[in-house]
Amino acid sequence: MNQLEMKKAAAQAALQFVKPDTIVGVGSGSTVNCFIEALGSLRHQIKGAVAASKASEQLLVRQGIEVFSANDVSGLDIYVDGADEINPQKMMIKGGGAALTREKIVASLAKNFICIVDESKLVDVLGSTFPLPVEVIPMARSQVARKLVALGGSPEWRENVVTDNGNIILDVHNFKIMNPVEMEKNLNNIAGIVTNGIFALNSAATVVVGTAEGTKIIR
Ligand SMILES: O=C(CO)[C@H](O)[C@H](O)COP(=O)(O)O
Repeated sequence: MNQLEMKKAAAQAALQFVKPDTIVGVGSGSTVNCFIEALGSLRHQIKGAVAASKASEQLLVRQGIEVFSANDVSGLDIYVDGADEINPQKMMIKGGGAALTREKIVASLAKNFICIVDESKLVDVLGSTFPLPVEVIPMARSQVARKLVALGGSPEWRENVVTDNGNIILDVHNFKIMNPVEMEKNLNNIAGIVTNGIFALNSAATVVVGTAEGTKIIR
């Protein structure tokens, strides 16, 4: 199985967590694109979806799934999204697609975060393979970058990328994230940072992993 097949298998297996007559929280990225395609087969059984990016919203509409605003719902049963890295405690780094802030907002509406990944995303320590994305207000770019350097990181401006919220992304290299909960809180206290890509305060409830040997579910 190649990586895309593993993503597709994880996305397909995640359908088992979708309950009838509910609104499903949907993240973004290539694995989620596979999930949205699979979710199309349940379009008549669900009420609709809340999307974490404009790109996902368009794909949901194309599948004939009604899209609700996060402002229109008071809670969601599940939120399904991919990750750039996930550790054994089901904490994640996200934001490779620059949608981290809206992903955190929609995820926080849901009772359960169902994370769908291929096996390449499993790590022991967050920050091992993937730089940490941080969404920053444009006018604060330089001062936030200096603060990230002072914390031991090497921030790199993701040029030509503007988030759905009109902000920029700094990808922070060389952070070994030994205490994800503390780091998530501390980074969010820096003026100018909108969100950082550590999802530790609200970690995943279930991980669906596409592997070469088949799909595994970690609860
Ligand atoms: O956080 C994300 C987007 O902001 C994605 O979930 C993450 O980048 C994983 O992407 P993919 O499924 O394409 O590997």
